[in-house]
Amino acid sequence: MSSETESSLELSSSFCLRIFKIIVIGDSGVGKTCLTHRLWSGRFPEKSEATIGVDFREKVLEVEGEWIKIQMWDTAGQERYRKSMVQHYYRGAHAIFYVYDVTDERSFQSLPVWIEECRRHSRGHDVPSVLVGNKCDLHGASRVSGDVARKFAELHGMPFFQTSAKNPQVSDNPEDILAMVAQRLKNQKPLALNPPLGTEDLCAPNTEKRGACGC
Ligand SMILES: Nc1nc2c(ncn2[C@@H]2O[C@H](COP(=O)(O)OP(=O)(O)OP(=O)(O)O)[C@@H](O)[C@H]2O)c(=O)[nH]1
Repeated sequence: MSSETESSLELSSSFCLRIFKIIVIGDSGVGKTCLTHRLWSGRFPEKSEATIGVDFREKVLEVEGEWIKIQMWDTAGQERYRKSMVQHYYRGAHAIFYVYDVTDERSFQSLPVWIEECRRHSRGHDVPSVLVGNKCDLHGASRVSGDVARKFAELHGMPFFQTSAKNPQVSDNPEDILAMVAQRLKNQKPLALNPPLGTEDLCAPNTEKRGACGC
């Protein structure tokens, strides 16, 4: 067990933490797994395979003097690996990272489909979202225009970031994006905005974690 996970569990058991579920959504291959890996381990994974179903990670962050727990759900982009899981992804989600690949126009064109899927599953709740263009380190490759993406984000009421899981120095740092989202979630008290059912379901992936949610 990593020291980060250990200290996270210690904090969970000794404090009554608010828990926030963030889901990472987007086409297969845009870099969702690499981004979450970067956020959780500070590294870019050498090998990344298609996600099957969902990968679930959590960590405890201090935001303006309050410890909160962030659960990040790295979802499968491929239809065949996600279809039985879709409603679990969205249930109780407090925030969504919509990710596209800045070198892959199709992944940007798919965004309305992902947004529509979220609307269908979030039962009328307005889930705070951010738009993240990944793979900004790939210079020279044909790119989705940042201006077009920014306008799209504005239209949908989302902050917009361009980043690179591989080389965060060239762009917005993924950790800063997560810090901004965590701060926004903390200040909006989203647990009160979502139905109690969602809060219960945050515990579903791992019964060991149920104690941390029970307060
Ligand atoms: N150059 C570059 N490559 C990246 C970056 N992020 C991811 N990749 C590469 O893109 C490929 C797909 O990355 P994943 O993180 O597995 O993509 P995913 O969106 O999780 O894919 P699914 O699990 O199928 O939904 C891998 O070969 C990664 O090495 C990045 O920031 N820059």
